[in-house]
Amino acid sequence: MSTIITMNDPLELEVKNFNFFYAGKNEPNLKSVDMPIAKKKVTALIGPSGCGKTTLLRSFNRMHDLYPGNRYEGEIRFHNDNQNLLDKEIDLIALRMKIGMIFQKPTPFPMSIFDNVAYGLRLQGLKDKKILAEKVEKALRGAALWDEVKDRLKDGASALSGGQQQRLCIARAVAVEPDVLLFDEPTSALDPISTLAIEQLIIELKEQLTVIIVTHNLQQAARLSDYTAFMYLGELIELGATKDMFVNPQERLTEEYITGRFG
Ligand SMILES: Nc1ncnc2c1ncn2[C@@H]1O[C@H](COP(=O)(O)OP(=O)(O)OP(=O)(O)O)[C@@H](O)[C@H]1O
Repeated sequence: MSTIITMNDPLELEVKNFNFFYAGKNEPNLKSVDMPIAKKKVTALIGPSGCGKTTLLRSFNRMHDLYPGNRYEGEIRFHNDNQNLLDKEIDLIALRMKIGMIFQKPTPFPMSIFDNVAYGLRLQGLKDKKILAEKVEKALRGAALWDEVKDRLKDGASALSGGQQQRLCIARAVAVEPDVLLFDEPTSALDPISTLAIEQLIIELKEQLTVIIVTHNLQQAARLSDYTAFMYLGELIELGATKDMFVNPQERLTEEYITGRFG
């Protein structure tokens, strides 16, 4: 049994009766997950290590397809075009541009700052140099990095600090104007100042897109998110408005987790 809030917000995504099996497993790693994701809001996924947060996050842009034998059951409705994004026919490259991902450790490509951000735009077929430069600038501004890099766009991305590299990865994802960004513990490798910069950025990003974030840091979930989903042993236990859930959780397991009785 799980407790799921009835949402008044329009939905971006809707997970329905979803199971996920890693290759070779007969038992699902995610079990009967039903989960609405509100549009242009931040949803945090929390829960103890191994409960399936990253597995769920990676289902939204079909990252599991990179490894043979992984299997999905059920539906994930993408309301933007009302498709089940688990359909076999889905174009995965196009999907990953609409639903981008930021990893725990920054993953800049071994190329210049400019080329990192231009990468997806070029993949989309954009050739006009002027428009490309404008879009790269807009994305770098959107990721609060422009002022720091505008005089060295041709330098290699690896020369940036960890926090700057993470913002570069956000700029790269934002450049192709996604509907959703998935963040997998995006600040766990960063110092407190870089962490604050990324958190501020996530709050600004929800003006234009939907964010789903996995975090171990409950204060971060409370600071950033509109909705919080608590998972345990591959199941969604509770999904509620963050401000209510941290004060008044409905499920005993949620309460035990957020009060630190297990973790
Ligand atoms: N590639 C894989 N193959 C098989 N099982 C996996 C694989 N990756 C994860 N698992 C299993 O799936 C379950 C969920 O793992 P997942 O990484 O999604 O949890 P998590 O909540 O993100 O954990 P953490 O907070 O430690 O990152 C765990 O039991 C894990 O052992």
